[in-house]
Amino acid sequence: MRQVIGITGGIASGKSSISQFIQEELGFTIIDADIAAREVVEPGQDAYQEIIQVFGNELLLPDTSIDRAKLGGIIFHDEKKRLQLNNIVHPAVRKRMLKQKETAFDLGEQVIFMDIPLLFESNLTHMVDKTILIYVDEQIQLERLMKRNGLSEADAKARIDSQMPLAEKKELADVVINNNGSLLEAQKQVKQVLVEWEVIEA
Ligand SMILES: CC(C)(COP(=O)(O)OP(=O)(O)OC[C@H]1O[C@@H](n2cnc3c(N)ncnc32)[C@H](O)[C@@H]1O)[C@@H](O)C(=O)NCCC(=O)NCCS
Ligand SMILES: Nc1ncnc2c1ncn2[C@@H]1O[C@H](COP(=O)(O)OP(=O)(O)OP(=O)(O)O)[C@@H](O)[C@H]1O
Repeated sequence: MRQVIGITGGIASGKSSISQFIQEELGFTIIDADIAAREVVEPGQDAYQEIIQVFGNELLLPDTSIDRAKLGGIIFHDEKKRLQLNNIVHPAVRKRMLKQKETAFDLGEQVIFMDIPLLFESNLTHMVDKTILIYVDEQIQLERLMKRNGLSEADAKARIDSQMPLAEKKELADVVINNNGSLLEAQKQVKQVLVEWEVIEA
């Protein structure tokens, strides 16, 4: 039976690292919401025009693409602006992801994965059949985020606070992968779950 498995988590909790493993080592298609969210705001796309109308031309880089660092600096400190951006970008992201899903199923794939950071915040559980949460404790999340993005503690905290706490997401997911330890340990847990769900063989 065809199925879509949702991978979610919090910012810098390890979704992309796990998705990469599922794609490269296990061979499944991953449909990534962050990638879709980049594609739908490229110059020429409808969402691009709408963003400029709301946030102004000063958001653009010399090559006319959107300055993502600048936009992030605005929306992670201003809830109203963040929701405005979400309203512009999210419908286009969902449409694109559904199209990618159809393409994968048309090609004969049986099980595909969607990496959706805001799966629970945006009530997108209807897009998937099962959910896997990539969990880390908040202190580790903060440290990994500061290191990866070169952010100050205050900026990293603002990003984390713009999402539903991982402790709450834990209650909503079908399965929780603990990524406090090494990536290898997290990969082992993922494999075990996929064996239990009969997606892969032991
Ligand atoms: C603000 C933007 C320009 C920052 O870009 P940047 O390249 O620095 O980050 P990137 O897109 O890789 O996102 C990194 C992570 O930030 C978190 N995040 C991104 N947008 C949001 C948001 N609107 N609300 C809460 N968390 C968010 C997610 O965990 C995501 O995985 C960008 O994140 C964006 O356009 N966000 C709005 C679209 C969105 O909600 N994307 C998330 C999945 S659909
Ligand atoms: N188990 C781990 N041990 C050490 N570092 C890790 C581990 N898992 C992930 N990381 C590192 O933490 C950072 C965040 O991981 P990753 O980019 O996979 O998270 P993400 O959930 O996809 O983030 P985002 O929501 O921002 O896209 C990266 O720098 C990654 O290399």
